[in-house]
Amino acid sequence: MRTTLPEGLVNLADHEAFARSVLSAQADAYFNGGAADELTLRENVLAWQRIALLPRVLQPLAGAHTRVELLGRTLAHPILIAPMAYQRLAHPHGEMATALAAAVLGAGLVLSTQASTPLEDVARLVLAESARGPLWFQLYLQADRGFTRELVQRAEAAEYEALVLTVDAPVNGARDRERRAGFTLPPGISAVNLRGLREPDPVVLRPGQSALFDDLMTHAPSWDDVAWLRSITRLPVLLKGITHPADARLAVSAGAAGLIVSNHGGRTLDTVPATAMLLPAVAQVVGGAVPLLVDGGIRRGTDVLKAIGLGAAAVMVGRPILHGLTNAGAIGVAHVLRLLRDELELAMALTGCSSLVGASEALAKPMSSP
Ligand SMILES: Cc1cc2nc3c(=O)[nH]c(=O)nc-3n(C[C@H](O)[C@H](O)[C@H](O)COP(=O)(O)O)c2cc1C
Ligand SMILES: CC(C)CC(=O)C(=O)O
Repeated sequence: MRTTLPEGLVNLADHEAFARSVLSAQADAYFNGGAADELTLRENVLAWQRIALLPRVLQPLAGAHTRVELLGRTLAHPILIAPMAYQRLAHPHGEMATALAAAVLGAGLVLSTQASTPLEDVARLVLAESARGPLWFQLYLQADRGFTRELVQRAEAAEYEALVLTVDAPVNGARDRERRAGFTLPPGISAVNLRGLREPDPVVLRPGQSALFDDLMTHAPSWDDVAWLRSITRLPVLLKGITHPADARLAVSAGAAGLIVSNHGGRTLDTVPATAMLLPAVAQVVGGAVPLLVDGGIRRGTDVLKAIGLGAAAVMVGRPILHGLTNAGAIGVAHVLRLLRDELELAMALTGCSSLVGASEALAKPMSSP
């Protein structure tokens, strides 16, 4: 079990390379793979890289800070950990190590419905840390809505502060890399918070019927379920997986407390544009009515600055957290978070940004001649 930081890791790409050299082929395929030809997976990273920054010099920067406001709280910085299933595949301490690092570093934590650790254990650990960021629970609506309601009640009782309803994955994408590697969960790792869930009996299909459309999709979440979810919980409900501006508008009308612009890290539908490309149009239609978050391909502090500049209130980071976790448990996750925050501060200092409110000023815009 790795608990000390390997030498020589100075950025998130180093963490990724090290993690991929030690992960089993199956876990590597699950964590690092995407859907189909993985175009969206790659574009997510490249699109942030292609956005240029244009510095202002000689700005007053003493006392500058990375603080942001999110759902009525002031956060030390705008970095949250995206919900990711089965973290005990990366490290025996799994979600507990991720949660500890997040809490100590003031990063928000979104726990997956498919976590491999009881949601109550994670909450207890996070809530004990005074410097912690927000603690949210990601919800996959289950076919059994009664079970889903009980899961929501457990999250409320454990003092999660918001629900993040994932809306972009009514079914898994074409995970070619996973299937090639023959990915299955090893014994001892499971979605422990779904224990006791009874899957619906499969429909007996007539010839010509589709297992997807005539069975699985009959339980898929809909806009009515968003209203239902809001009616059974006192927690704010954010929607994760919004990419189309028209859906962003619907989500605001449906009472979403926030939106997460996400293509699921390129793991669901391939060839969806990178989130860096989608964010501006969503920000335009939402017009500040609710906070926007964005995830997908964020690997540098400069990416965080660009995301805020394009209209996000905060960002979520996925795979790099799993890399840190693989490499050194809680210490590795803390290192990834610290690197990202340090890089963000550096990017702000070098673009002349004293607070993230002014992040859009750091983006290079087409220049007209004087
Ligand atoms: C291994 C893995 C498991 C994931 N599990 C979930 C999940 O349970 N629920 C969810 O909403 N998103 C899940 N996601 C998607 C992430 O929340 C996030 O949208 C994505 O990873 C962001 O992209 P990035 O990895 O490039 O940072 C998962 C992603 C990965 C890599
Ligand atoms: C268990 C999976 C549905 C979790 C997930 O969202 C993912 O692997 O991308």
